[in-house]
Amino acid sequence: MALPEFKKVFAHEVPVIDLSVLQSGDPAAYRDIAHRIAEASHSIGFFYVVNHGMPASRIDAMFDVAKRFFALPLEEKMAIRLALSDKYRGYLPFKMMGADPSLKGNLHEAFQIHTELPPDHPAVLAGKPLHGANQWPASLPELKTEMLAYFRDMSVLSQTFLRMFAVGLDLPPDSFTRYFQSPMMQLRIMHYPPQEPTESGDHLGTRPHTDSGAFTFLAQDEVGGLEILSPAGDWITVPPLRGSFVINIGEMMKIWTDGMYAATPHRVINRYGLERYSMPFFATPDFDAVITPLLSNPDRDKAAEPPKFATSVAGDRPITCGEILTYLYGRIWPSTKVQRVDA
Ligand SMILES: O=C(O)CCC(=O)C(=O)O
Ligand SMILES: [Fe+2]
Repeated sequence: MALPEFKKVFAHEVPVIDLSVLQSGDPAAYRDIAHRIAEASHSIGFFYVVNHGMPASRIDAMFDVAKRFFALPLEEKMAIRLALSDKYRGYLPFKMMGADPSLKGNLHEAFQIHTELPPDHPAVLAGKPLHGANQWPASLPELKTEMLAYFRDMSVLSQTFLRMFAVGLDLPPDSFTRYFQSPMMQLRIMHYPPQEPTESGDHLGTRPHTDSGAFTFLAQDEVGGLEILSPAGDWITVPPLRGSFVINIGEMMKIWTDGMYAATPHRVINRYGLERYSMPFFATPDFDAVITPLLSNPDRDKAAEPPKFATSVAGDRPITCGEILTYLYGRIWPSTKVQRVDA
C-alpha cells in the first residue's frame, strides 16, 4: 500500500484575500472584503489571508522557538505531556491513539495551550472544566513568552475576523463576537517528520478531520502537506504562502450559520522529504456559548450531506461550546482526564 492519492493544484483554487485595502478605512472596501471572506467560507471553507497585520518576522520567530521546543530531549517533553493535564494542555507525542481503534495515531508531535488562568481565577476556583494553567518546559522559558504574546495578538485579530464573518452574511457585526467574552482559544505548535511514498498510509501526519471551534488561523512553514477535501471530492493541496494565514471554518461556525459556511475536512501528509512545522490557532468561543443556528440557510435542503468524521458535530439541538469540546476531547484523547460536562 502507498500513501493516499491527492491532486496537486495551484494556490488559486483556494482564494487569497489581501487585507491591505482595509487600511484605507473605506466602508465599501470593508464590506467587499467581508463578502469575499463569506463567499470563500461558503464555497470551500478555506482561504488565505495576506497583509493581515501579523508581521512575517513574528510568525518566523514563533517557528524558531517551536523548533527549539521539539528538539528538546523526549523526557523533557514527556514531563509536560497532555495526559498529565486535566485541562487539555501540554505535549502530545507521536502516534498518540484516540478512543476509536480505527483512528490510527497521527504522525506528528504537538504542544498546545489554552488561555493561561491563575489558580485564584473564579472559573478555576469553581472547577470549571478545561480552565486553568498551561504546562511549560522548564528549560525553554522563551516558549512561554513567545507563545503567550502570539496567543494574545491572535485573540485580538480573531475579533476582526469574527466581525467580517458576520458582516459578510449581512448580520450585525457583533453577532459572533458576543460569544467571545472569555473564549476557549487554543494555540498548537506541530512537527511532522517526512513520510516516504512507500509507507502504508496507516498513519497520516494528521488524519482527516474538521476543526471544532469557530475558525482556525493556520501558519505553515515552507514545506507543505496540508490537503483539503474539495467540493468535488478530491483531496487538494494548500501550498505554503509565506507570511499568510490559511483560515478555515470550524464546526461551531458551521452550526451558527446553518451550513452557509462550510467546515471542510482536511488532513496533513508530509510527502516532501523535509521536517515540517505548523501552528494552528483555534478561535473558539466562550465555554458557555450556545451553539445553535443564528440564521436559516435557504439552500439547506439542496446541500449535499457532508462526509462524517470523528470530529463532526450534528448541531441538531442547542449545545454549548463546553459540551462540544469536552465530548470531542474525550473521544479523541480518552487518556486525558478531561471531564465531559454532559456525562
Ligand atoms: O498542520 C496543519 O497544517 C494542520 C493541522 C490541523 O489541521 C489541526 O491541528 O487541526
Ligand atoms: Fe485542523
